[in-house]
Amino acid sequence: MNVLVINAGSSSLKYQLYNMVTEEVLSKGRVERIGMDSSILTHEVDEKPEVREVSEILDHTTAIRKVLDMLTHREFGVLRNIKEIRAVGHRVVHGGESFSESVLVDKDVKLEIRQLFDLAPLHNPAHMMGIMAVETNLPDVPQVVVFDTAFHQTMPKNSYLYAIPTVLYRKHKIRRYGFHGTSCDYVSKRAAEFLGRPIKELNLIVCHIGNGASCTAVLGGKSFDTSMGMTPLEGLMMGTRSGDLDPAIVPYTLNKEELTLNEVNSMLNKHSGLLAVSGISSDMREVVQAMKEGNEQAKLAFEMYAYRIRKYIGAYAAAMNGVDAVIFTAGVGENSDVLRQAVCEGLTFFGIGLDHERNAVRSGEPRRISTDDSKVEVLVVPTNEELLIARDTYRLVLGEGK
Ligand SMILES: Nc1ncnc2c1ncn2[C@@H]1O[C@H](COP(=O)(O)OP(=O)(O)O)[C@@H](O)[C@H]1O
Ligand SMILES: CC(=O)OP(=O)(O)O
Ligand SMILES: [Mg+2]
Repeated sequence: MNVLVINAGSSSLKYQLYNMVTEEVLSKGRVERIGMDSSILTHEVDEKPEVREVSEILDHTTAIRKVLDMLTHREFGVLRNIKEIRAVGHRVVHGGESFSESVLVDKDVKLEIRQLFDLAPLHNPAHMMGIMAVETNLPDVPQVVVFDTAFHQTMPKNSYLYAIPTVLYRKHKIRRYGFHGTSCDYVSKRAAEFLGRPIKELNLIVCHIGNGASCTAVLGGKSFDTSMGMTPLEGLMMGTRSGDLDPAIVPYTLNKEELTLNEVNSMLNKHSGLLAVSGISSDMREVVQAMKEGNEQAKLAFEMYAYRIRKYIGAYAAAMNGVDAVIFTAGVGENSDVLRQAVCEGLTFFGIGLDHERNAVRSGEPRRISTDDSKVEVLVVPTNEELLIARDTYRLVLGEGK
């Protein structure tokens, strides 16, 4: 039983094909620059050289078809027939208040996702294109959607409401939703396994630090508070997103710079964060490199980025009245020892002790990076959103699996 997992972005589409009996990844890859000239398809099969194909891929339907062609390719493929794909699971960023768990796609579900386009304009329309493209190419295959927001539906009201007139919540559902929930769910459970303790007893803080970045307080396995808000813009400083700011900056900038609302929105989502402060890149690797070469702006960007993570860890430790483990995950969290060190250095008053040798180890496995006598465990737990999506898809389609 094979499950195809799709994470569709506006101009990209990532995929992983799972054998759900063994939970083995048979193949994975991505299509980039959809709708632009020279789109790139990168396809990987274990222990074989990566395949890179440049062609014109104008839309998501074509992208999915190319992926299916590649998966059944005589030389590079892993399937004899497309019929060997029994189900498709999609990552969907925004599920609003309608979805607190994964669901099979039907007419109503699609309508609901469409109604949330406004709340995740960068993500949800792209996911819908992915769903429609699968429908076109694999019309008889059941599809499941797994929402970033679902895990956070357990947050209490005092975490998710904004202090604005409640009519706005009633009329327009303006509230904190939170994102990266699938990742938080996965790494929290992995962390509990690693620590050999029941998740119900643990207060965890998950720092999902990737392109988008968020901190989540996980109390007894459930989301208690999270830094991203109604949209994935709030909270931590990110690659290109500002994170928290005084909302008064929006009308003020609008006036002073004679910008339109759309331009300010685009500035905060696409031209802020690490990119804006460093003036170099949204990629942490390049910012760290420049900092090491003595670039002052890169150093400032790095320090701001780490400082804000530290502030959220402090806030969530207080929110939960204590913390057992701080967990780093996603692209930056898993790979950047200097960032983890910068975050943890200022948390010694908590009784956090970072073991520098452990912190420097690179590995794809969950690991402890705190000292043996640290009062709070600090862990690196590689995330695997795709595996959770594959498992939910398998469970919903066949009523089996974990
Ligand atoms: N060795 C590394 N050091 C620092 N940052 C890294 C390293 N490897 C990857 N990253 C960062 O991880 C980010 C991507 O994270 P990822 O979780 O894959 O994001 P997304 O899923 O949102 O695309 C990149 O922007 C890059 O800055
Ligand atoms: C919700 C979100 O920010 O997702 P990503 O990190 O994939 O951009
Ligand atoms: Mg991600």
